[in-house]
Amino acid sequence: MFAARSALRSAAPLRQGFASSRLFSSSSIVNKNVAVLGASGGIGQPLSLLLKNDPLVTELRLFDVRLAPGVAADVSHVNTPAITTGFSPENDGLKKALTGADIIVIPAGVPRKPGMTRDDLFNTNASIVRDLAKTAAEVAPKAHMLIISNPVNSTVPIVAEVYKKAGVYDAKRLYGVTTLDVTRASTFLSGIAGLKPSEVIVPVVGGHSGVTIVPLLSQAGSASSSVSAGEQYEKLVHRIQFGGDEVVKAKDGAGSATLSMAYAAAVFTNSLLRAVNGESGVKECAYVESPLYKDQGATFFASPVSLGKNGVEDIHPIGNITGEEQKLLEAALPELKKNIEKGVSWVAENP
Ligand SMILES: NC(=O)c1ccc[n+]([C@@H]2O[C@H](COP(=O)([O-])OP(=O)(O)OC[C@H]3O[C@@H](n4cnc5c(N)ncnc54)[C@H](O)[C@@H]3O)[C@@H](O)[C@H]2O)c1
Ligand SMILES: O=C(O)C[C@H](O)C(=O)O
Repeated sequence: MFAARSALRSAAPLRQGFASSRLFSSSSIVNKNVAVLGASGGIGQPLSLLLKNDPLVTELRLFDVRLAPGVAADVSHVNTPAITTGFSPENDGLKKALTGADIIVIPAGVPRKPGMTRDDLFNTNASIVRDLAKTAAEVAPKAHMLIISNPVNSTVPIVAEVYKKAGVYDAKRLYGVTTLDVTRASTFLSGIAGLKPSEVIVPVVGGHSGVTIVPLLSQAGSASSSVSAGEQYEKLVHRIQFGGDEVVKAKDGAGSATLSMAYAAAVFTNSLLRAVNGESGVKECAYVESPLYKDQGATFFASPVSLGKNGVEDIHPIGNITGEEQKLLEAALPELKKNIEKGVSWVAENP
């Protein structure tokens, strides 16, 4: 078991600083407290297990409206250092779970069923995320907030508005987790290119739903030449953009991606922990408040960002892109703008 764990940790990324393909890497360990809200769900349970296995997590707080103490009791028997505790809503459980948190990961909310878009989840998940964010703003305003709950394009702006209203907003510490798009792009393209997935890193920019997901296949190093245009290129782009639908369909009414999402969130959390602990050169794609396409109304935008001790240190421009990618970007921006405005205006009407 120990050999397997250290092998996982030592898998090196192909391109310097871009870490989306490795679990787990540790630098010097500083105490870090991670809270998972929605910990008993399809994502929450495997994510909690993966975080318990991350050597950089020293304390793990698991909160859910149901079953969290049971999940925590189970996970706590894994013989890794993270002290694991479960919290229910009773007796101020949410506040207790969040007090002292350095990182808060939120997969709370309902998943899609076949035929639904992520936006169809808005009515249920907007208020779940708003309420969790209100308590986080009160008791753990400096924690890094990682939002998984869909529709991410709208839930992240909702959290930003809640934090602004509470007077504690720090754009550098709020992230929509889009790592699953990067993970899928790597898996699908490496399969076509005949390369190891760990050798194929594809930046995915824009947002996290359908046409707002823009894979920059031209920036995937040597794998790029495997699919540059034509039918195969279009099919691959479509598969990356609608990978979530593929899982929703295959699960046939029982939910959406959970295991791959838990993996992706654990990778992103580990990258952030390493950066917060002082490691330099940590880079991930994430959906953050961004100047890149602000003039077109996309005040939030996913792109490669450098992470540091205080969160987002640098938001990188998307660089040179092809004509096809430019068209994808042009299709993404108006939809993204609409999704962001929906979140912002909803929270103004439903504070
Ligand atoms: N960002 C991404 O790439 C990505 C990928 C997959 C899924 N998702 C989204 O993640 C969310 C969760 O998916 P899932 O499959 O784990 O769903 P799930 O229904 O299996 O689990 C959700 C959990 O949230 C809990 N919950 C509900 N309200 C809560 C509240 N107020 N406080 C705390 N916990 C609460 C539920 O009790 C449940 O345990 C969905 O919105 C889904 O669309 C996002
Ligand atoms: O597709 C979904 O609804 C879940 C998630 O956003 C995904 O990309 O798998």
